[in-house]
Amino acid sequence: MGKYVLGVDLGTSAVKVSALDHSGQIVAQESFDYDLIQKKPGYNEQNPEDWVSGTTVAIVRLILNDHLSASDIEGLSFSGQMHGLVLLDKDKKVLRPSILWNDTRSTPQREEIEAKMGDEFVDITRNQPLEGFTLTKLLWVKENEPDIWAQAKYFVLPKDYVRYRMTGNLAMDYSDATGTVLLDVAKGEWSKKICDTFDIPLSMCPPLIKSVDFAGTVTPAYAEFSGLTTATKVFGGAADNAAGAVGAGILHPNMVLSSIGTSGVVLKYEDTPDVNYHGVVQFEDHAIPDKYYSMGVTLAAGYSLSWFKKTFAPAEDFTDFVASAAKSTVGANGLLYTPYIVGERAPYADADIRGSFTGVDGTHQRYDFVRAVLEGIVFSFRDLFDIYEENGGDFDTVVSIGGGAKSSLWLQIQADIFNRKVVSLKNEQGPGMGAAMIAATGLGWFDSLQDCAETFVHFGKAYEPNPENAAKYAKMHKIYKQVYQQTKSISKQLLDYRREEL
Ligand SMILES: Nc1ncnc2c1ncn2[C@@H]1O[C@H](COP(=O)(O)OP(=O)(O)O)[C@@H](O)[C@H]1O
Ligand SMILES: O=C(CO)[C@@H](O)[C@H](O)COP(=O)(O)O
Repeated sequence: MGKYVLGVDLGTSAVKVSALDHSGQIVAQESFDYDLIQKKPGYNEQNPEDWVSGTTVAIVRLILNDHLSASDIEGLSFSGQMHGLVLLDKDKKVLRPSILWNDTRSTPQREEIEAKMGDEFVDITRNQPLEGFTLTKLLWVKENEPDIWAQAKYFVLPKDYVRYRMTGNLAMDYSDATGTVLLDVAKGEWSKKICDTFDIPLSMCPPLIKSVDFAGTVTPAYAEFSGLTTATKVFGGAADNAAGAVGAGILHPNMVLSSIGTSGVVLKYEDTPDVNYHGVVQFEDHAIPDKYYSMGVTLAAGYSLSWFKKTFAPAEDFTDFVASAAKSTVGANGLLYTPYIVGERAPYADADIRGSFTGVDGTHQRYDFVRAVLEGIVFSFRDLFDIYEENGGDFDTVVSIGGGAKSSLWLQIQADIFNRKVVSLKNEQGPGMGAAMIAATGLGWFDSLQDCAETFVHFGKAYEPNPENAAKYAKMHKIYKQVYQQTKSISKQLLDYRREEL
């Protein structure tokens, strides 16, 4: 039997664990779904214990159902949903459910940070202090749950907590640490200035490690729980978008990643930290040491489609449901969807905007609505491409990953709306692949992640833009761009109405 690495992709909708051999072939995959806890508008939480048990069930299934021998699993690493706050007490016990990346309750804390630090904050962290990021969540707990805050001794991010439960060691890798907006990116250390300004003990911030760093071996307790052996080595891992970029081979500035997971991401590899987007798009440390990436995030990308399906076609098969959009036309017979159903992050950093269908006509069929949702998500990505173009971005290839890349119709819609070649991967699991590549590199199977990519990353079908469709979509995108400004005030009034009703 050969030796394997596991890539643990701790997503928002599920954890997916992939086992890969030395040649980068996926030999087995298992996943486990979990839910969001949504107590109020703008609230999104998950229980860290669900991540641990979901990951463990997937590993147990790899061993029992897929007959992977535990002694052949040499190493594992992670791709983790970013920004989620996991608060731990002095014994490293979880104090409250994790407040996730798509939770937008912390607008007052965002405003407080902006008022106290202004541009200096963006200079240190290279990001705005948005509701989605960890610092505003920390301040929300400090101000709203003083009893919990009094017991809080450490904070980590989702995959760091799972890694801690496997190894007993607490740490955070740089690519996820930038997403807390507590990191001084130029110095590569936790920002004392930010911690002091907001009265957060520096001791709450975990030790920093690189993505490919060895983080410990599996503890005897976790070995018993999961069936792994205590010889399996665990490596740091990366933020899901950094891992996705590695797994999709985004290792050159001419390539852009388009990821349709629960969230949507347009991501660009950045060779140096010199480029400054002034926080309009996020700027993060990469999983590759001393490299960076920038990205714009659509909060509800795949989530928009899942919400629409769950609400209007719960019994239907997902693939058939998506495929029904082919019965509609380019531009969904004049129906437009904006995917702001949980607020938005980029290009509009607005927690209070909400989604819309515009142009609803008595002749529209359900398949027009499905098509409008698919297109609206990609129009929001097109907005992000526009930001890159305005900043002189020059790229010719878009690599598409995430659950959305399972649909060839959606991949063609991306090529037509971006008016660029869109390439899929042989396996759409970019983040899981990236996580496995981090383990393989950490183990010394390869000298670097770039070397590993040459063996592990395999592109699938390429989708070329259809000029006629691209022209139609350019017209629709111009109309789409007007919806935000024209619905902003109405959305705010409706959200206030909901908040009063609760
Ligand atoms: N067959 C499919 N065709 C197109 N999109 C799909 C399909 N199955 C799932 N999706 C989309 O993929 C999203 C989940 O993507 P995934 O990358 O697994 O997310 P995450 O990592 O956030 O858990 C879902 O929200 C859904 O909209
Ligand atoms: O908030 C961000 C990135 O800044 C999200 O991309 C999360 O990292 C969650 O990602 P998915 O579950 O959609 O992969």
